[in-house]
Amino acid sequence: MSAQRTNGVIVAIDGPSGAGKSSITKLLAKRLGYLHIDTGAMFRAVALMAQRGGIACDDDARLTELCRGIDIEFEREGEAYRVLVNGGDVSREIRTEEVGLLTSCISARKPVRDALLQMQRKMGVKGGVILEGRDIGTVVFPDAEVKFFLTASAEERGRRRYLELVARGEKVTLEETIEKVVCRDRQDESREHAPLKRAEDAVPVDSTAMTIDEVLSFMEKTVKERVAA
Ligand SMILES: Nc1ncnc2c1ncn2[C@@H]1O[C@H](COP(=O)(O)OP(=O)(O)OP(=O)(O)O)[C@@H](O)[C@H]1O
Ligand SMILES: Nc1ccn([C@@H]2O[C@H](COP(=O)(O)O)[C@@H](O)[C@H]2O)c(=O)n1
Repeated sequence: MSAQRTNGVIVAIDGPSGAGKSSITKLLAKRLGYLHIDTGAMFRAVALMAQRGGIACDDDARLTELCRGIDIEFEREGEAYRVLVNGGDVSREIRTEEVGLLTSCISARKPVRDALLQMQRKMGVKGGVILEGRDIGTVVFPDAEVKFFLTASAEERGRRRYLELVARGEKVTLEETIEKVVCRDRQDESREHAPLKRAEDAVPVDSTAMTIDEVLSFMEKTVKERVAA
């Protein structure tokens, strides 16, 4: 472990939409006493601010300016986990399907990736963190001590997202939800900058037929074994 890691190791959890990254990361961070960094929420926050500012998702000049002045923070109070942008709570607004779709476009822009890369590295460099996203183990922290690539079948991820949206009162069908999951996968995997892919040294975890607890126990055991080694 490098001398910079004064707070513990860095754990990276990458994977496609609906794989369970946020759910698992939140629980694993609690068990390990680590900080949970939801990098997807950071991209969503930029997308929301671009939407509010009338900035087109391919306007790199204005996106560069937006990212230069943006302050993204995570606030934890017990079970509550808030995302703040320039001091304002945007936890709910960043989770809409509309912002999710805009985020897939925004996150493909190099100025946005470069800006958030610096922020994410600053947040995690001392260790004692679990970062979830698409490129943590490949770009943000290629030297992370523990990397997982969490996935599940598109049908299962769509089903999970469908249940989540219906529980929130959204009128969606399972078929269209699966389609949207596959569409976001394709956008994240095919983009030029920091595409979604498994790092060669990432432990693959297919949660299609696993419960959250089974995934969590496997990951906790793996991290503890790596730290003890
Ligand atoms: N192994 C699992 N079995 C059943 N349901 C699961 C499992 N893992 C996660 N879920 C459920 O699937 C839904 C999506 O999970 P989550 O939001 O953690 O995925 P994600 O990978 O962070 O997605 P995104 O990248 O789109 O934010 C949640 O309702 C969560 O409770
Ligand atoms: N490290 C990351 C994390 C996310 N993205 C993009 O943001 C979108 C939303 O992420 P969620 O995890 O909140 O669903 C995602 O679809 C990616 O386009 C990214 O590029 N890099």
